[in-house]
Amino acid sequence: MSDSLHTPEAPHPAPGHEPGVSVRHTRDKGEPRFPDGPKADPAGSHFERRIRSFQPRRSRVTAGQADALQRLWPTWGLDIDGQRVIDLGELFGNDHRVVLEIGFGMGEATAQMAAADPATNVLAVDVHTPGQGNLLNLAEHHGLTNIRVGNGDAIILLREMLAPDSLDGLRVFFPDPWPKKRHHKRRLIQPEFLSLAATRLRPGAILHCATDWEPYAEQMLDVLTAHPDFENTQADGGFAPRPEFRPLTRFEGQGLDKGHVVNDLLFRRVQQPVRQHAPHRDIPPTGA
Ligand SMILES: C[S@@+](CC[C@H](N)C(=O)[O-])C[C@H]1O[C@@H](n2cnc3c(N)ncnc32)[C@H](O)[C@@H]1O
Repeated sequence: MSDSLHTPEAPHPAPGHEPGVSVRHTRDKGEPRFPDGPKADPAGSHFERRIRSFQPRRSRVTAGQADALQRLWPTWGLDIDGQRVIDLGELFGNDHRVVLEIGFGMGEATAQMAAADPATNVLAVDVHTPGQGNLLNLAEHHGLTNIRVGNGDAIILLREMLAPDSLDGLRVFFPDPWPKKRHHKRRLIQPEFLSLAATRLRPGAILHCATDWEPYAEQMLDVLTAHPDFENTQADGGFAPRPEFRPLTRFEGQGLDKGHVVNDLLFRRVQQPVRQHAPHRDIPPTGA
């Protein structure tokens, strides 16, 4: 899809919910922020002792985003509660190939890729509430029925809710770089994550990462190259040229403005015929 893919505001905002205005509403204790929308911490993972790749933040939600979260979540949203294995055919209403995107941010690139490839279903996951509302609005406005929006930690989705070999691809575009050394353990692309992701990817599926943080790009290349479940699609064993089908993301644009160099990595899930996986023990709890 072209640059015309922009974020619309809700067509009929509720009274007091003017476009672009942040929602400030006092709630009673225990009252959900969006009664029909995404739940706060759906898996209760707050209580799980594990290092997270994201920083929980309470972000302002515009009126248009709030409207989308309330109206569209029951149809297109998925709370990652870790309680069941999802039937992806049922979730999307067809048996098309499914690609998981972890950390879609505001979702503009997600929507563009979904629009350009309607035969691929995109399960897009993030913890960022405004972004969830934004992507729902984009999906509705552009009639993108091949998108579902996941709310919660992608690790729990992979570990508890996706069946082995159920994904045809995985996209991780501009994951939080966690530049400080003491925070490197929070980076998503680590050997344990790759072992878990590999179990959910069909052999031949592509893991596509991109980052504008060069030390992280080097780390990604090292751990992916060393991992037995993945092989580099690049004959020279290096970074891939940016594929034309990957649109510029919001975070990428900010990096480019600062003069950062962007690297793409395209690795293929290889066949591992003899290995058995223990899905619930792939990522052990670590003292956070
Ligand atoms: C730096 S932003 C990049 C967003 C977008 N891909 C872009 O390029 O503009 C990284 C995003 O990943 C999300 N994220 C990080 N770890 C996650 C996890 N384990 N599960 C779901 N989302 C995660 C963050 O909330 C954040 O929105």
